[in-house]
Amino acid sequence: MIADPHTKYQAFQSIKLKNRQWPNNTISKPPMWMSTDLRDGNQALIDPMSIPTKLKFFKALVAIGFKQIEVGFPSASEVDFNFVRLLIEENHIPEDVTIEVLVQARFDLIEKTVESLRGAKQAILHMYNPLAPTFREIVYKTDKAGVKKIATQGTQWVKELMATAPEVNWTYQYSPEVFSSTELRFAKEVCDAVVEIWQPSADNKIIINLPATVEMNTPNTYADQIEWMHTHLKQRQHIVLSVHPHNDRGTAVAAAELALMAGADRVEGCLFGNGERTGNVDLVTLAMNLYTQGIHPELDFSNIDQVRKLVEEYNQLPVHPRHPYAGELVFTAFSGSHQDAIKKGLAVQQQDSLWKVPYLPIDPADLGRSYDAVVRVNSQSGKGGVSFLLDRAAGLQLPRKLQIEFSRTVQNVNDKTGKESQANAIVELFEQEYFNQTAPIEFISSQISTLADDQQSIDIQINYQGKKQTVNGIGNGPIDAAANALCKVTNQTVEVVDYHEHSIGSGSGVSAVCYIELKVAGCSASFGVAKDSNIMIAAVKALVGGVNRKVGG
Ligand SMILES: CC(=O)SCCNC(=O)CCNC(=O)[C@H](O)C(C)(C)COP(=O)(O)OP(=O)(O)OC[C@H]1O[C@@H](n2cnc3c(N)ncnc32)[C@H](O)[C@@H]1OP(=O)(O)O
Ligand SMILES: CC(C)C(=O)C(=O)O
Repeated sequence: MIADPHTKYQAFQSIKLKNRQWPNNTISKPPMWMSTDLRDGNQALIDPMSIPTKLKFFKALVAIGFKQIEVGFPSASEVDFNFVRLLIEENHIPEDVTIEVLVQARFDLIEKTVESLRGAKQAILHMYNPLAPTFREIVYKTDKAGVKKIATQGTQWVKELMATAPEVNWTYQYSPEVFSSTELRFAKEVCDAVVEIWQPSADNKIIINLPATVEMNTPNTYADQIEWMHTHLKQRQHIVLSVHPHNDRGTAVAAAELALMAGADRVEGCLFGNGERTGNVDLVTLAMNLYTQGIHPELDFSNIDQVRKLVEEYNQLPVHPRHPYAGELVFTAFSGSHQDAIKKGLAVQQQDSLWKVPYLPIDPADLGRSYDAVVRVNSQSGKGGVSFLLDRAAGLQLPRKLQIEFSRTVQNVNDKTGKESQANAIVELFEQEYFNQTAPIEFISSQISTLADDQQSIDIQINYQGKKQTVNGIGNGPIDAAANALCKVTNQTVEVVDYHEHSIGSGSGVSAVCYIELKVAGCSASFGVAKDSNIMIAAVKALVGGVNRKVGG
């Protein structure tokens, strides 16, 4: 990097917009969507797609709900030409879907493009030419009049050549390429001239597409450019105003959203933001951003993982794990405070009511994602995450103090390994720590009876110090009685501090889980946990397990 970047790079001039309206506007409906995955996306791939791949991608786009799909550049390659022919001749285009193709403003290329579309029911022919100063000076070595002439002459050719295929219901789209760095008044002058030649009507609107071919400035500037065109273009009522943001500065989504607030009707982009350089605007993010504002985008991403996998296969490019809405990790919390809030949020979230789960801007289920990945546990995690996973993986609903106690055990493991603990490993650790506590006292069976004074008497059969024996205890209730019996075995005081239970499973497989917090010999309290089909036996086993954890090796 150089010390004085201003000697090499010039800041973009802001737009002097009088009476700027867009900051006060909100987006209240979805735009017309146009997927250019098969054209702009395809032209940016290491290996462009084959015809079979293009066909599969086309069908996936139709299934998502796209009504306008740019399918290629038929004058550029045989693959694209043949693909357009295949779509038409094999009847792959649904009645309500319009295919679009791109062409430069060159007679022979337009001729070939019209040729490719013969027999289509409807089609959008999209012609572009660059207008920006650098292109005039460096690429075309001409002036404003020169590039304007390319646009108007090209439009004239399009009109004449389209007339040779009257069976097609034609729409014309014109893009002043590199609009983002073209002088606004000049962009308007050329677009007005194109519109004048085309003569659109209310029934046959022209699409004027204003691309940020290279994203040059902050999204508010693009919005200013769009609002200026929206309010100054002639015959605006006969124009579908379209935007085509690229993502060079990483703000294409914001640019598209502000452009819609500024008057655009239509957005061109690609799934997951594929496209030239840093990509086209990501239509998935745009659509789901609308959805989270309560507006259905009219695109269906209810199985986002499947869409992601298909697009990764077709493009041969991975989608980043943190990609909005679709990335593998975007609904996953590792950190303790996030897990705690998510767990509490999910616990109180009612079906069919407003979504209020902290840290999750959208219900993963709406995208076909499960809650299983929402919480993952590593050394950054806390009790909320650990208990969330134990509940989801094993149905164990730990009382708060046990959550704190057990999360320390998990934390110790994670600190040592430096790795994530999977849910099944956490369940195993829990079982080892609480369910497998059979030494030094091994529980065999127990019987309870009620004495004349309403006291409870319990006989517990155990294996202790290599001998089977029965110990008896009496108390106010069965747990108190069992604690007293265990005092006799260990010669230590066993005091029950707290007791929780819940059922687990259903039908004939139902069992009870008991969590008993106890103090042995006045030491600090800790837990015993056990599971059994008989709730009393579960309680006695929990007590025995808890004592073993204190007096065992
Ligand atoms: C921003 C975008 O994404 S625009 C779309 C870009 N996509 C593509 O280019 C993919 C498909 N393109 C191609 O395969 C080729 O460019 C083709 C087949 C269309 C044309 O190939 P070629 O005839 O070899 O021309 P090439 O691509 O080098 O284009 C450069 C020539 O076309 C002219 N040209 C470029 N764009 C345009 C345009 N939109 N309108 C008119 N002329 C144009 C240039 O001025 C240059 O002319 P010159 O040779 O007289 O100097
Ligand atoms: C052809 C145009 C719309 C384009 O792809 C661009 O400018 O990025």
